[in-house]
Amino acid sequence: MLAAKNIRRLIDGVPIWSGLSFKLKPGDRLALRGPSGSGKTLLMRSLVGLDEIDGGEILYDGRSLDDWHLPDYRRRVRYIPQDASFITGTVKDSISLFFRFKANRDLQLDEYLLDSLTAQLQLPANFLEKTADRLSGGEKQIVALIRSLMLQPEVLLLDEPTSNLDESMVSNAEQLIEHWIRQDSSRSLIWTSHDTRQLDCMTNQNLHISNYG
Ligand SMILES: Nc1ncnc2c1ncn2[C@@H]1O[C@H](COP(=O)(O)OP(=O)(O)OP(=O)(O)O)[C@@H](O)[C@H]1O
Repeated sequence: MLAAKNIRRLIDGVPIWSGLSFKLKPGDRLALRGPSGSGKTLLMRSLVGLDEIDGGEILYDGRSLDDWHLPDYRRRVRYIPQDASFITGTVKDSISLFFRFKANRDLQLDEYLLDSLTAQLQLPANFLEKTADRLSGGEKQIVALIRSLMLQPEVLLLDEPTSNLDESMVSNAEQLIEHWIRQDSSRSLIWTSHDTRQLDCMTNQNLHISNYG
């Protein structure tokens, strides 16, 4: 279980959110809602230790984030940013790279899973051979999603994951995430989007951070 206890973040001395607490239990799908600039991305980044908090505590499986080895933690709790970056080389190189990180050495790149994910997304046959640092915004979002799902995470933190995708790819990506969460009852997610239809369909509880400033 991922939990935030009374967390606070200051920007230029002013709280953007404070007194913020929630628990994400297995199976939960939490919509993170709030207007532009309310600190949704900041919160997601804080939940994986990419941004500091100025008070309170973040816990996963009962252990404070400070006590986790961050690469181990980030394999379990995967943050998918709006604009992921990639190494030079092919899309497959960018995906394979994750399996060479020390924290992921006990995982093997599962070619069957990779084929299954690309098929579910209805990607063209040569997609994995594309040059990763020349991908469009939408293609980057797709690769970021595939790369995270390949690590078989326990929690997904999705930051406007389909904002650059066309309508049919939005639907494919939503179905893929739906499939991922239904496969294992211990999985959970936090999703933020300006697409209220998507949040209504894909989540079952709400966290309004605009209330916490
Ligand atoms: N590391 C940082 N240091 C200082 N200010 C920051 C930092 N990161 C974000 N901010 C500021 O915090 C505010 C919230 O940004 P954030 O990106 O979290 O908003 P958001 O709710 O995700 O917005 P949107 O819906 O437009 O994506 C913004 O005003 C931003 O400029």
